[in-house]
Amino acid sequence: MSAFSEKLDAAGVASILARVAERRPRVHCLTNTVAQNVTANMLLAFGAMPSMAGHPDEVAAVAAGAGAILINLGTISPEGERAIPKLLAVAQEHRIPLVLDPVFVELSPLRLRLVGDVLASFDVLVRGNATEMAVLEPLFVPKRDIVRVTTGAVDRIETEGRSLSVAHGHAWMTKVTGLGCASSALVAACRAVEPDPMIAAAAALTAYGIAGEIAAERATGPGSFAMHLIDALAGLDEAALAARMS
Ligand SMILES: Nc1ncnc2c1ncn2[C@@H]1O[C@H](COP(=O)(O)OP(=O)(O)O)[C@@H](O)[C@H]1O
Ligand SMILES: Cc1ncsc1CCOP(=O)(O)O
Ligand SMILES: [Mg+2]
Repeated sequence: MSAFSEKLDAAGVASILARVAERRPRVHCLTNTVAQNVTANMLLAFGAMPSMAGHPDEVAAVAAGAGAILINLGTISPEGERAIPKLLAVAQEHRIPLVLDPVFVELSPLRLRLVGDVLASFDVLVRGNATEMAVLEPLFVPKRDIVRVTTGAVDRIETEGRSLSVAHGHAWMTKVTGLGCASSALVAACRAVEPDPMIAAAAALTAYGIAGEIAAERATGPGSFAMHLIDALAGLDEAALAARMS
């Protein structure tokens, strides 16, 4: 069956950003040591609240009140491996949506096993780059209803019978470490306030990509780009979205 291709307009993106700003959802992030800081700052710029606890004996308590949970495998440790089933249980019990970022799953059988564990869980969306998502393709075959988000120059958001694409961003987004990880956290923030995971992912990546375009106009290289990206995300409004989405 061919996928029905949908489109989100500036008003649709702005309404989800307004919900994030109003509700300030907390996104609990079990994420890697490289991307923790930029992820937390990007969530704050977006109007969401980061929490980053990872101790297996407290992670369930901390995540229980979150609006969404992010599991990122980038620097998975034995402690993080023990924390994952606790997060899956708390997500199931409290019906908290999950976002999985399968960083470098192509490099490690441990990561592939952990992805399998997370995919068996309730309401999970997967966001990865093209290499990671290609490796996971066989795992998705029996689970076509999972929302799969493949980022790159054009982001593709897919599930059984539906698809969306987002063609915003700048190549400097690949020259600052952690910006893919941060995109997964922004998807989680939108998912916390938007029940349709496809629309949530499209809104987050449209806003992030347009912030990237604005930042690139202000920056002189990847270092200043990272700083301007946080500022541009924090200053995004419907007029700026509309100007670049037409
Ligand atoms: N060539 C590109 N042009 C514009 N935006 C890009 C490009 N490559 C990646 N992006 C954007 O950068 C962000 C991170 O994506 P990606 O680089 O695929 O993730 P990762 O860092 O996990 O490999 C996404 O928001 C994506 O849209
Ligand atoms: C370099 C690196 N090594 C382990 S996690 C990580 C960060 C990956 O971040 P991103 O996927 O956002 O580029
Ligand atoms: Mg990544």
